[in-house]
Amino acid sequence: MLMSDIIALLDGWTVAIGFTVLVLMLLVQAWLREPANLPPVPGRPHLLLGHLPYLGAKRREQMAQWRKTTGDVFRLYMGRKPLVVLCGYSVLKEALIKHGDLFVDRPPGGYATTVVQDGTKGVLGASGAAWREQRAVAMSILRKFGMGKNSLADKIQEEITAYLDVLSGLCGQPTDVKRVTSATLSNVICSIIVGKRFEYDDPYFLQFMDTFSEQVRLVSSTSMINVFPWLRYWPGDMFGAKRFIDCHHDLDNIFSDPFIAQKTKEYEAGGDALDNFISAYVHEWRRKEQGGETTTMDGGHLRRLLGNLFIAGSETTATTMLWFMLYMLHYPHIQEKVFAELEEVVGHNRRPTMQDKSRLPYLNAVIMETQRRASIAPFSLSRICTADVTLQGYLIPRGTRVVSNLDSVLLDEVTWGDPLNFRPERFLDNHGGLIHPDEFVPFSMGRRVCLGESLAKMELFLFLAALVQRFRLLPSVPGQLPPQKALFGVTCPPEPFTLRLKERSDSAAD
Ligand code: HEM
Repeated sequence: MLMSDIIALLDGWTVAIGFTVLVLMLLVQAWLREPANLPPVPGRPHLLLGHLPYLGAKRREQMAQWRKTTGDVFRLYMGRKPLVVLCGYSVLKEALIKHGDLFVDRPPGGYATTVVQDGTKGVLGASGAAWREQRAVAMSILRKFGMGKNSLADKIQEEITAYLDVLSGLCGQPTDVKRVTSATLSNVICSIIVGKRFEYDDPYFLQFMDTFSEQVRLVSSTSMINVFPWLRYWPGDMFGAKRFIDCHHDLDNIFSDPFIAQKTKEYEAGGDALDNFISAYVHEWRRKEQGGETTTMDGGHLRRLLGNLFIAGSETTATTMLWFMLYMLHYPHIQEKVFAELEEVVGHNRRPTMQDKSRLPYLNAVIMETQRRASIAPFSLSRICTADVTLQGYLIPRGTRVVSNLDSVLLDEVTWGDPLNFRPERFLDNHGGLIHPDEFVPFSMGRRVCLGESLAKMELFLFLAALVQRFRLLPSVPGQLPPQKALFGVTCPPEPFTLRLKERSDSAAD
């Protein structure tokens, strides 16, 4: 049958409807068509799951591979949701510094921020004007407490004394020190927030630590719900979504709310020394209110800020310390060189202080190399692009979720030459002086760079100097080294391992 015969069989209405449908289809297709210069998509995304099936245990290696095959800017799909990955120092600098204002907000609607009370308040998950003010207030309080100066260093030293006592009590027996290391770093945050530390065996502190560790663990398992929000209604609690909310409420109920109430009362009664974060925040809030200033400061922001300081400020530093210990087991000659420098500069009759820092370049280089090689926050925290931006010739449309691939900078072959080797000398010049390459970015970059960077650097220096000064770090079984393998989570700690900490003053053979 000829085409003209078929058309002759159709009545006028059928032809008109068919024609309209065709035009509509063409219009929808044109509307859905992507602009030509979007970043390339590596691999073949699954129709429903996108790139998720590729992002299993080896996601860091997979990202490095995609960078090699696709370039420094590429697009992935988490389910059906697009995500742009930025790699390499110059791209990150262009986005986070040159176009810093456009990449400063966090993506809205994440599970952890939407299901809990005041989830988008505080700093970590906040955006816009509220984020700006809360971050400025938090920074100024921490600075007043002496980030980089003595008062905060004194609190850390008090905590180090307790930590070293616990380690000494292990009597050189093989032990996994993860729990006590996390507890000690959480205690530093407690000292900042409420002005006092807790004993490690205090049942209240133990309950707090258990709930907090569980919540940190659940942050990763609930990440699937960010991709498929309907999973939160799945029967049972396969993704830990319900337990996550319970932990969150427990932490507010046992820690944040009672301490906020107590410290506010003490402040209002005029008897508070403003030596803790809560009172300092309330003081600033009242000052702004009484001065008639418009402010976002309120109890909800304060509550979330406390949670943010714990979640961002304890596991990160504890994880870095664990990597340092693991590297010291693997590279005993580096450990002995750190000790020799400490012996020469500090001796063994007093604890290293912040005043010694600039005179211990090798120790500083080893800490930097630990942070670089371990790259504990490989994909940082996501941002959202708030206007159309062109990066490296690619359009990043407004509203796109963006990942800063810090691994791609810290482990870049072009920058470091041998990025997988642990070689602290890369941070020293020919005269043994410390150098600070721009590409050393474990705390991220730009306006949203880690708020606790100075505190973390101080903690790492004081804790690790004291550790090596007092103990020799040895493998549990001589000659058997734990693997240098990372787990994947909010931060990437090493796989659990044990070690022996032998007092250097003990001259008995190892
Ligand atoms: C070795 C230790 C640490 C590392 C490697 C680290 C790393 C990071 C990274 C990569 C970010 C994401 C920045 C971005 O969005 O691009 C961040 C944010 C943040 N960090 Fe840290 N951090 C450490 C310690 C701390 C400490 C001790 C504190 C406590 C005061 C802290 C508080 C924060 C906060 C509140 C944010 C969110 C900042 C914002 O959204 O404006 N961090 N950190």
